Amino acid sequence: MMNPVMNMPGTWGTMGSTLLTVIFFWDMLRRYCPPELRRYLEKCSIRVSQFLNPYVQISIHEYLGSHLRPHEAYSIVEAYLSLNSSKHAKRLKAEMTKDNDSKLMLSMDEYEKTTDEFNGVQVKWISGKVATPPRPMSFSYFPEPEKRYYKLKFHKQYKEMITETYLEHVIKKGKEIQARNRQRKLYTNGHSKSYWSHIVFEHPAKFETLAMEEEKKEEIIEDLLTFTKSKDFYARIGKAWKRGYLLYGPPGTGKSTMIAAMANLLDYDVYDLELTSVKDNTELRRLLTETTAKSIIVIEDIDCSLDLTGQRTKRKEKSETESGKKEGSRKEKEESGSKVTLSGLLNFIDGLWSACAGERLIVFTTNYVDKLDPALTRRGRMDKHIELSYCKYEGFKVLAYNYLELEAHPLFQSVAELIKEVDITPADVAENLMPKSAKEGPEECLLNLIHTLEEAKSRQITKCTQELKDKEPNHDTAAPQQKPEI
Ligand SMILES: Nc1ncnc2c1ncn2[C@@H]1O[C@H](COP(=O)(O)OP(=O)(O)OP(=O)(O)O)[C@@H](O)[C@H]1O
Ligand SMILES: [Mg+2]
Repeated sequence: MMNPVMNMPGTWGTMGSTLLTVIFFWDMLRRYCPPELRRYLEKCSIRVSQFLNPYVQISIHEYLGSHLRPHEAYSIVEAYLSLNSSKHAKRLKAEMTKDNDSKLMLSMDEYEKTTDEFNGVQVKWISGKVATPPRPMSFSYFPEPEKRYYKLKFHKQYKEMITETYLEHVIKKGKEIQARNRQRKLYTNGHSKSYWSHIVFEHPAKFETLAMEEEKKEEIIEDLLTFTKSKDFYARIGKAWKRGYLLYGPPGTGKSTMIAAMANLLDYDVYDLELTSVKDNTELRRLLTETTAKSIIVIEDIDCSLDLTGQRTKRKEKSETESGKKEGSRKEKEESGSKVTLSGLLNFIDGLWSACAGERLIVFTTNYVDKLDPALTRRGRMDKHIELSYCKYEGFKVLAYNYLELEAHPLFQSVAELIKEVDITPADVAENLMPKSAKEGPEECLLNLIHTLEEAKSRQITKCTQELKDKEPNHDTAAPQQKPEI
C-alpha cells in the first residue's frame, strides 16, 4: 500500500500546477479579451468575493479629495477610539491633542486592530495608511502628508444597526471626548502685529461670581444661550449667525470679567483684537476671517481705539471745513488704507466676512458710551447694550460670598446703608474684601470696607459742599452790580 504521507508532494505539485494554470489563463483573459468582457469578468469576481465574504467594511479617511482637506470624521473616530483602543490594542501611539497642550491622546498605531461592542454586536476597527507610490523624479518642499484611515468591519447582518445607530453613537461620543480634551484659547494680535498668537485661556470668571443684579445676570445668560441655539433661526431670516454686545461703564465695574464669564459659559475661544496694532482695513479683514467659529471677538476700550469716536470724527471734519479742505478727505484716508477706520470697522461688523460659518460674538467695551459714533452702536451692530455700574448691595453680597464665604453677617447692615450713598466700583469692594494677611478674618475685611465707604462718603460730602459753595454768588469778590441805565 502506498503511504499517504509519501504521496503528499505529488498532491501539492498537482494543486500548485493547477493554480498556476488558473492564474495564467486569468492573466491571458485580462490582457487579451475585449474590454467589455474584461469589465464583466471583474464585476463577476467582485460579486463572488462579496458573496463569499460576509463582512462589510466602512473606511474613514484622514483627508478628503485631492485637496487634502482634513476630514472631521477621522479626528472624531480617533477621539472615540482613544477611549477603548488603549484597552484592546497592543501598539499605541501618543500624540499631543490638537487643542490641549498639556495632554497626550493615545490612539491605535498604524496597522493595528481593536474591537468594540455595541448592543451585543462586535465590530472591528483597523487603522492603516494609504500607500503612496514613490515619485522618483519629483521634488517638493511640501511632501504629501501620510494619508491614514480607519476601517470599520462588521458582519453584514448588522449593517442597518451599525450604519444608523452605532455610527451615530461613535460621532456623539467622539465629539464629547474632543470637547473634553479641548482647551480654550485666548488669541491676541498685539505681539506679532499682523497675526494671531494664542495662549491657553484659563480665566476663572463665572456669571455666578459676577457682582451684578441677579435679574440682569439671568437676562444676559438667557440671551447668550438663546443665541447659541439659534442657528436655524438665523439661517431662516437670512442673517449671519453673530451677535454684538456693547459693555459700558466706569473702570473696574467688571466689563473684562464679564467677557471671560461669557467665554466660560459658552465654551468659546476669545480673540482680543488690539485695533491700534492693525495696520489697515485689509489687515483687519484678514485677521477677522482667520477667527474660528464659537468665538468672542473683543475690542476693549473702543473709544480709545484709533479715529473711531463720533466726537473725534466730528472734530476732524470741522477742522477740515475750517481750513477749506474738501469734504471727503477722510474717505481718501480710508481708501489709502493707512489705518483702520470707522467704515472699515463697520464693514467688519456687518460685512460679508461675518457670513463665515459658525457663531461669533462681537464685544466692544468702553468707559464712555456717549463718545461713540452712533453708527457703531446702533442695534443690529451692537444688538445688546449692557451697562456695568457701581456696586449695589446685591453685588456686594456676591463678592462677600466669593471672597469671605459669608452669606450673612451683622456688619452687612452698615454696608447696605453706606453703599446706597456711595459710588464704589466692584473692583474696589473686591480689593477691600481681600484678606491682606493670614491674621485678617472676614470681620476685619468687612470693617476695612466700611472704613473705605465712610471715607468715600465724607469725601463725597466735602465735594458736594464745595460745589454748592462754588455755585453760590460770592458777595465779597463779586463785581459791583451795574446800576440800570436811565
Ligand atoms: N462685577 C464684578 N464682579 C466681580 N468682580 C468684579 C466685578 N467688577 C470688577 N471686579 C473685579 O475687579 C477687577 C477688575 O475688573 P475688570 O477688569 O473686569 O473691570 P473693567 O470694567 O474691565 O475695567 P476697565 O474699564 O478699566 O477695563 C477684576 O479682576 C475683578 O476681580
Ligand atoms: Mg477691562
